Amino acid sequence: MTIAAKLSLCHAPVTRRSLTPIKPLRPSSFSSSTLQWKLIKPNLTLKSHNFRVSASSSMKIEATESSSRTSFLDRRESGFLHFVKYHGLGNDFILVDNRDSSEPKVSPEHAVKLCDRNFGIGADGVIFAMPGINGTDYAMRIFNSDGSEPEMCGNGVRCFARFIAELESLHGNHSFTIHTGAGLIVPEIQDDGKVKVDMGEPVLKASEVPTRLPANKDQSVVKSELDVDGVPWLVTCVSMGNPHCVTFGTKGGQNFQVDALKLAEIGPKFEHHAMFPARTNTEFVEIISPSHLKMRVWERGAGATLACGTWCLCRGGCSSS
Ligand SMILES: N[C@@H](CCC[C@H](N)C(=O)O)C(=O)O
Repeated sequence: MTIAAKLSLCHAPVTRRSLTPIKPLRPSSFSSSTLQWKLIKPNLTLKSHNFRVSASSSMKIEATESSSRTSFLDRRESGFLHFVKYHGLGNDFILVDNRDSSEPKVSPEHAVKLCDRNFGIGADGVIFAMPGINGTDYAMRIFNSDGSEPEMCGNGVRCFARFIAELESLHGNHSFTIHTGAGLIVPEIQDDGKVKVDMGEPVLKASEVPTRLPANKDQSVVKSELDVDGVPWLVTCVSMGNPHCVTFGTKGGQNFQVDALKLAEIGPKFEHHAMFPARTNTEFVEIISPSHLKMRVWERGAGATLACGTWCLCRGGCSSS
């Protein structure tokens, strides 16, 4: 789903972090579709210390026709930063057209405020479509809702690809190159509008995830014990450019049910565990059947979210190990 609106804010200088060199990635993919919506008649202004959000007080929302989708993005009132809201499976993002600058138009501190679900727009993160680096067509940067900057975001990159198609009026099958903190990503927009992304192979080497848990299989951490408040969880550590800790439950535990989990309590204990020097995303997984898993995620820097794209690839890493 896409919601378009506008906001004005004082542009604070943002310190750019250097991105890692582009690494070629090998193929693996996932895809999904998005719906298009447009927020109309902005007439409510929320003021805070240093930014302002305009939105519709009546929240009249109408579906846009694919033929007239560019109208909102064409309106460029000065002093306002335009954004569009997209989601991938409920993992939602504020997308900002940053193609004219290599500095994000929103600082990490502002991103925190914009992502606030009560006092801001509400999102899991803010994504910037930026000029390409090292010969790529575009660069993607993202701030989590806590203002931290992840290397990569699977659902985010799919939203990014649809956003670029919207901005550049691309129709039909298209592919382009995106520089991310996790290397080169090449999404393919298919004829039906779905986005297919080559996200590379999961990395299991402990030092590269990174995790301080001792490797127990081919330099990897596979079904190892992680002590969380005295409870031994069995975890497998994987990187998809960003760190993930996947668990199917505790040692000796039976019938792990993710719905019974107090996610907001246990999630931060994994995220900030001393064994994860770069913090971690954690996926709690219940096996429903050999072909059906149920997963709840606690994302680094964003907390409980409805979905996680990079996890989909971790799943492959965990099952193959
Ligand atoms: N939701 C994402 C992951 C976003 C980044 C994550 N919060 C992190 O800090 O690594 C996805 O779809 O992959």
